[in-house]
Amino acid sequence: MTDITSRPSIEAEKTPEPVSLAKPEQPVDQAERASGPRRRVRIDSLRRVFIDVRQKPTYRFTVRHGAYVWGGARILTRRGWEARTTAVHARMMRIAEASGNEELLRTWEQRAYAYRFARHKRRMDLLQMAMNAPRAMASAAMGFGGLLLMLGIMLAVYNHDVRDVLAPTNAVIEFVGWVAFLAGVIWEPLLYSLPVLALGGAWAVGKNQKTAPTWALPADTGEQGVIPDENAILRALGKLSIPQLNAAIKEGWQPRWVQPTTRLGNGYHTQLQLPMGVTVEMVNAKKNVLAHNLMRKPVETWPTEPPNMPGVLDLWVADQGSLNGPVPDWPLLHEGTTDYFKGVPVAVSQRGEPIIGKLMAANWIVGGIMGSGKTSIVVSLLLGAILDPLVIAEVYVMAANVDYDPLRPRLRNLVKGDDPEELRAALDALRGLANEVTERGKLLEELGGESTKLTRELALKDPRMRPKVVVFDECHELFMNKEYGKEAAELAIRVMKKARKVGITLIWVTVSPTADSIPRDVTRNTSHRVAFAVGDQVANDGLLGSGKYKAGIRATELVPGQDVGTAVTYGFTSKPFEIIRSHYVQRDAERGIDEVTPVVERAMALYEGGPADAPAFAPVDHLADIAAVLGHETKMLTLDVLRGLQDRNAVEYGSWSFRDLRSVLDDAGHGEYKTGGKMHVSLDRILDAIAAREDDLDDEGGTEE
Ligand SMILES: Nc1ncnc2c1ncn2[C@@H]1O[C@H](COP(=O)(O)OP(=O)(O)OP(=O)(O)O)[C@@H](O)[C@H]1O
Repeated sequence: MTDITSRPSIEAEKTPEPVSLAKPEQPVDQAERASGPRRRVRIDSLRRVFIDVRQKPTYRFTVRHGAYVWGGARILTRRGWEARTTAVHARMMRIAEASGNEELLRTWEQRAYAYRFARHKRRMDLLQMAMNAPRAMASAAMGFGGLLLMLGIMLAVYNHDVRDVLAPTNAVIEFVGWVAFLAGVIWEPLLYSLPVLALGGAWAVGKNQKTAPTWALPADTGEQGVIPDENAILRALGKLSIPQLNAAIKEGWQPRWVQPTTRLGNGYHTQLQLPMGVTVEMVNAKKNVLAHNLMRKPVETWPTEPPNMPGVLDLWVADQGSLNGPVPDWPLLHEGTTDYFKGVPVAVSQRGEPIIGKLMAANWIVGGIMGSGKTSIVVSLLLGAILDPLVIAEVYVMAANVDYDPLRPRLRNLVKGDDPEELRAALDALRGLANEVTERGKLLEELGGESTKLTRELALKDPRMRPKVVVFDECHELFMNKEYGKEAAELAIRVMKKARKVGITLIWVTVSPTADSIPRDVTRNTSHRVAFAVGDQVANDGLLGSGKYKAGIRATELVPGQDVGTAVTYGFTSKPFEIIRSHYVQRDAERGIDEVTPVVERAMALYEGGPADAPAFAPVDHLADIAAVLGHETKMLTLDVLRGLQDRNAVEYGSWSFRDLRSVLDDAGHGEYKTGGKMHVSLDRILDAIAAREDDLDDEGGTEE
């Protein structure tokens, strides 16, 4: 058909066609058909030109920098406008109104009112100043002129030359002339460079805020993270595959933003009300997907439910990689002392704020898999504690471990090992503590007056009230021991309940924080809970408290070997949880690094040069003390010996009971010694035991040689 019309045949020319009155259709069709594809071709090629041209570096460079200047100027204008008006207040009020948050709305209304009031006052002050200015300037000029004249007169009198009367005035006029000359020189270049400076400023702001189109931005900005603002959060929530949430979104659910997204530390914080049928727990069950949707690692995404806001999703999203940067040095590494009653620095929060580990009225539990950083944080805590010369520190490690060895000079007790004697020593320590808390409680009543808990003044007043920090590392060994476990658990709970007010801090460290290995009541009564990387939900809740895993407070997110020194904690701040990154006081024998020993040396110097009534730091010799109490008495009632010991060294024996004395006597081979049916201590037997011990020591020395 097309051929016939386009190339009319010779016959057709010869035989005229019958004339038709109908509208010829064919050419119109053809035109339409021809224009369709052609237009499409034109749009395609146009689009291609646009897309292709974007690939050209010069074009992208020009657009990028142009957009920086334009965007920067826009931002600066907006900032200027917002700074001088109530635009921000109005915007925040609109957000608060849209989200139905009346409290926030009222707050912003009040702020807007206060702002307007202050602005009005400022303007009125300015107006007043402008009105008063001529008079003030005139009187200032007159005063200044008079002063110059007076100076001139004094000069003239002094120099006996009347021409000096005007000398100061002339000098000032000359100075003003110079200033005017300088201003004249500078003014012109300044005037010309002003637009360039303004453009540069706008460009810098635009570049900082990345105001260029995405395709024009340099490919390697490393800026792959999204800001988890309201839109991003909604998008991320919508892709969690939670049917109830999806249904709500489909029905047009608009969340109530309890707290719009704001910058908080190294991350962003948002709170929103979830729709009906969707719990925070359900969101938490999909935490990994949520983290992925927000382009974060699970450990950087923290959806929780605030304790007093049921149904509200509190979302804190850390900046990408904010867990990877180095932690600053321990603040007390090179200098400084501490106060037990104020706490010591142990870590920084994920937001970069310092975390102070409380010691007074606090008990700690520290757990995590092997090599996650448990001992290191406890060592920092202990180092901090001993930088207070008042503190008595003891460590019981129920494993072969050299981590605490450098602290030995300043520790009153360092027991290491998991043999029955070491476990017994730890149990004895708990028994001693159980008596000590009672004794201290009584003393507090006597000495404390109004004070319901130990204070520094009281601790200074009475050596029996010195604050004490006791570490039980690998404590599951003790609690799981068939012979001692039950008693240890009972004692631990008893001590912890009373220790708060009397200045005793217990620190439990374990690799296995389960209900079998740590009694529930020990965890329950612990104020500071530190969970480094743990293997599962049981260990997580064993450390942080039951239900924490479901609530999204999970140390299981920490990657072993990668997040060493990072822990999820409870009790450090008023927040439901806190991620901390502990300071690390390094000690690595292989690499010849030892930062611990110098701190211990400082602590020793402090301790020895400390208050006059500080107990002398020497290992206590129980037998020698008993002998000293007996003096020249050949025998003495055990009860009197105990009292004598307590008078002699209150710190050491203040908490001793009859059982402790009995155990020392048994170990020394003193045996039962009764007169008149009452238990006595015999001087001869004690002296024999001391002599035998010294013989043993001599023998040991001989063998070594
Ligand atoms: N805060 C930290 N920063 C950097 N590295 C750390 C930190 N804490 C610990 N480490 C590294 O991890 C190693 C193991 O730490 P640590 O001994 O404290 O772990 P742990 O949990 O007590 O292990 P284990 O249960 O085996 O005793 C340390 O030797 C150190 O190299």
